[in-house]
Amino acid sequence: MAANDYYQTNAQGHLAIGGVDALKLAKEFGTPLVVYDVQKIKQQFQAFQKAFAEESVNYAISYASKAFATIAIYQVINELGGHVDVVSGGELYTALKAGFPAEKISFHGNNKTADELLMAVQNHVGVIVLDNFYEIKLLTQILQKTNAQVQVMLRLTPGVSAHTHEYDQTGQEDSKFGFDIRSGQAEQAFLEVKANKQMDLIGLHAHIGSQILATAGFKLEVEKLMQLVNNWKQKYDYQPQVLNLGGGFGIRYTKQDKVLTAQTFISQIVQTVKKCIQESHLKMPAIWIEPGRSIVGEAGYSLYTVGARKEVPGLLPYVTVDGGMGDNIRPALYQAQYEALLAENPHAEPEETVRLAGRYCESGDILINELALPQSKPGDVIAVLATGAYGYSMASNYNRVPRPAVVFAENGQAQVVVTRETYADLISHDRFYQTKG
Ligand SMILES: Cc1ncc(COP(=O)(O)O)c(C=O)c1O
Ligand SMILES: N[C@@H](CCCC[NH3+])C(=O)O
Repeated sequence: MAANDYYQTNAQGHLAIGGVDALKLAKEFGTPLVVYDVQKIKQQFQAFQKAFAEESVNYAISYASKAFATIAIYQVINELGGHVDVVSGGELYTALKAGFPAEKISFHGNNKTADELLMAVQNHVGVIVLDNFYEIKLLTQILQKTNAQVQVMLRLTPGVSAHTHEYDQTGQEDSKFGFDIRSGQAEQAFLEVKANKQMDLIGLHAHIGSQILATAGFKLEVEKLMQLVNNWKQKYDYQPQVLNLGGGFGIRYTKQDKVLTAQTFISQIVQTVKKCIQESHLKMPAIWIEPGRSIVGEAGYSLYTVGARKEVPGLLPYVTVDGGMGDNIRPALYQAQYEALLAENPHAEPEETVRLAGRYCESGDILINELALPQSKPGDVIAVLATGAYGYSMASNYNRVPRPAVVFAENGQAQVVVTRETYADLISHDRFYQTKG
């Protein structure tokens, strides 16, 4: 099997995913199809585990399941010994149905409902990450009614935000998430929670952004949080058992993305914590992270079949596939860039530049604006690479197009982990209208 870092080909020269021929996958399961190379998911997760082990610290890797939340992925993360974070009753329900241990689940969200909080308490989730004062009030009422005890963290906005290659020190304060440190909200929340006997404040949390390709923002985040910890130690004799630094580790979508290894991120983070600990004579907390994209992103492939082609003299031709913004909203929503190739011959020399267009009724439904491809024809299978994070999880039924199936490929074998939606599924919640009066 020939390989480069980003995809593999088999003896026929076809794209292979998890050792399975992509053309065979497309034929057997239909397109559009989302395929995960399970080995790649495991390797990514284990790279973080190894990086932490090298630093000899207590740690947890909590997969941010919003990136891709299905029963199968919760099973894989559980097998790997990970934690997960969920941000809704739906993700929590899926994780619990997958048999994920409740005590390793953290519940996030900036507007958790009373029902969701009750569900979390009744199912004994490991940590509820408190996001705002209203939520503290809601949770207080629920704990009184249920006479329960729960571990919590405070989500803080440290005044650091990271935007892909850069970070700034004020942006994050204007955020809908978390308690702001500078204005004193964080301290007020801390005092409220500490006064509540049914809440056990095990740690502090912050998350500075997503698709981050540098370590500077994380270092600054750690310094800000440790400053606060030092302050609370002096004032209140409090030190967190856990410092949860969120996710955001960037991946390679195209060759423009210069990615850092898990080892680089983790060693920089842990070294910065250790430095702050020594300077202020603090206790070393356990370090938790919440990677989403970096666990599943590069492991995912979207397979499409080529259909219509439109030529306009003087402009790039449109090559249209049978999916698009319904299964991957990221190009339309964030101008996200991807690479794609012909599954039959990924190494073939490009012969033209095309627009890879989706099938949805929106001019903005263009998956790739300028894609260098060999000549393609209707029926060819095109694979878009690195679609594993926030692709299927953000999929919709726009235009009443059923959502694709999801397949896990591993050691030369493929299994469906989410079946393709049917037309019957699409109308299963519709009810016939009856004239009234
Ligand atoms: C609190 C929190 N943790 C983790 C993540 C996961 O981020 P990513 O998928 O970029 O690793 C997010 C999303 O940005 C988040 O809001
Ligand atoms: N959905 C976003 C990332 C969201 C991060 C969640 N806090 C993306 O696809 O890039």
